[in-house]
Amino acid sequence: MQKPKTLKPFNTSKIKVLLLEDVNPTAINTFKEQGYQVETCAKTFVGQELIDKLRDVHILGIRSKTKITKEILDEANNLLAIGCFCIATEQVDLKAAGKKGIAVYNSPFKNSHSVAELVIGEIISLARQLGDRNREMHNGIWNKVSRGCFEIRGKILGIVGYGHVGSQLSVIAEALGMRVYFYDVLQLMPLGSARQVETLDELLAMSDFITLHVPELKDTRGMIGAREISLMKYGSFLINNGRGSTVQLPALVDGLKSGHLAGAALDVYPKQPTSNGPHFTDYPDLLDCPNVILTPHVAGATEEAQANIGLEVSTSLIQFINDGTSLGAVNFPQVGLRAIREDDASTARVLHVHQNIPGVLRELNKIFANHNVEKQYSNSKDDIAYVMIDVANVSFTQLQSLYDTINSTEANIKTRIVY
Ligand SMILES: NC(=O)C1=CN([C@@H]2O[C@H](COP(=O)(O)OP(=O)(O)OC[C@H]3O[C@@H](n4cnc5c(N)ncnc54)[C@H](O)[C@@H]3O)[C@@H](O)[C@H]2O)C=CC1
Ligand SMILES: O=C(O)C(=O)COP(=O)(O)O
Repeated sequence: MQKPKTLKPFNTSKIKVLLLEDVNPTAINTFKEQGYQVETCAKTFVGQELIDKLRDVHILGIRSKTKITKEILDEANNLLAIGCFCIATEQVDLKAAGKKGIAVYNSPFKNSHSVAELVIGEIISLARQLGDRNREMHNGIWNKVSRGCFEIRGKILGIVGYGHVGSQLSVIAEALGMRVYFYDVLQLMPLGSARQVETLDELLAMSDFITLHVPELKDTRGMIGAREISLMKYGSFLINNGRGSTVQLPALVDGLKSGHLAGAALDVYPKQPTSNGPHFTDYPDLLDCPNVILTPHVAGATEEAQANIGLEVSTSLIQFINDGTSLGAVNFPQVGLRAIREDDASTARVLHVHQNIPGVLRELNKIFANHNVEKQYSNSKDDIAYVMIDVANVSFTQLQSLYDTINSTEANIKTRIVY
């Protein structure tokens, strides 16, 4: 069988990768194996510092903290692709990236199990007041109590958002003897004996534990406030490992201090520090609430999850850079062509992102009229379209002319050639 040809970029120098937020070494190694130049940094950057860092970068890797706005993208003229080495992509202006021909990738579920396991740990810890007992012991206080401490067996777990994390959690919680109910805007198949309820209010009123697994959206911002907390059962618990904006923290503090809620576990906050260190200072009111477990956005932070995410996202990015394949990109028309074979030595692949307006393919076909187009695939998404064209028996000089002509078309956003 013919092997696929290893393609090299025609008009791009050595690919430069910048990985922020401690992206896993699996990604670093995968990029280095391709000969890419990799720079890494454990923290994130904002504003001008980020713009300066991105000047000659082709691939940017981030996690959930780095905000990529239109203003940042407008300055990042060499950027070809962004990898979110996490589930979330709301930290990136996806539309603005698409309009600049920058493909954005993520890892939709490689950390879901880690989050679900942490929630189980939190449910048991809250039910047994482990956070408080642990803190007391560290302060030399022996406080053996059973009042207000419970088994989780037979208790009701209410899951808000039954996606990858919520559904995984559902299965593990049932295995521990919990009764699982969930609320989701979509009608979804309940796993095991779980049941879907019609409204959030219904779920809040019936559950011993409420756990939030919804993304950051207009509808989920501030979703849990004073009204919702008052609907929760007296003595119940709230857990949030989704996004910090979902819970109105002053209302939560009131609920905890009044004793209406018996405890809470939070992994995410409306404002989060951009690097490790003594920076968690925005929420002093939370610190003296009883039975509250606070963690620094680590629900998906396990060796397993990070290694798998590192491999998955770097592989998608490499496919996009080397072959042009955009399958799996969250903001881009999905395009993939079968590989150019090793014996097609003089075949090149033109990768053209353009505005989604009438007449572009007609113009392209004119440009390619005297060439042997082997295969071609075009797709569009909202304002942008992406076409991949394999052209046979093409010389280096002809490639230069094709590149210049396509680049000067009116609808051109970004054109690359690999050969
Ligand atoms: N703390 C951490 O380290 C981590 C946090 N996350 C967060 O958890 C969120 C959930 O992750 P996944 O389960 O993978 O997402 P997902 O997209 O698979 O599931 C989200 C579910 O929420 C539902 N939903 C959306 N809006 C809703 C609303 N207003 N009310 C009820 N349900 C609604 C959706 O229909 C979907 O079923 C992510 O978006 C991310 O923000 C994810 C991984 C790690
Ligand atoms: O995957 C997600 O959406 C998360 O929230 C995890 O983000 P992180 O990679 O820990 O910055």
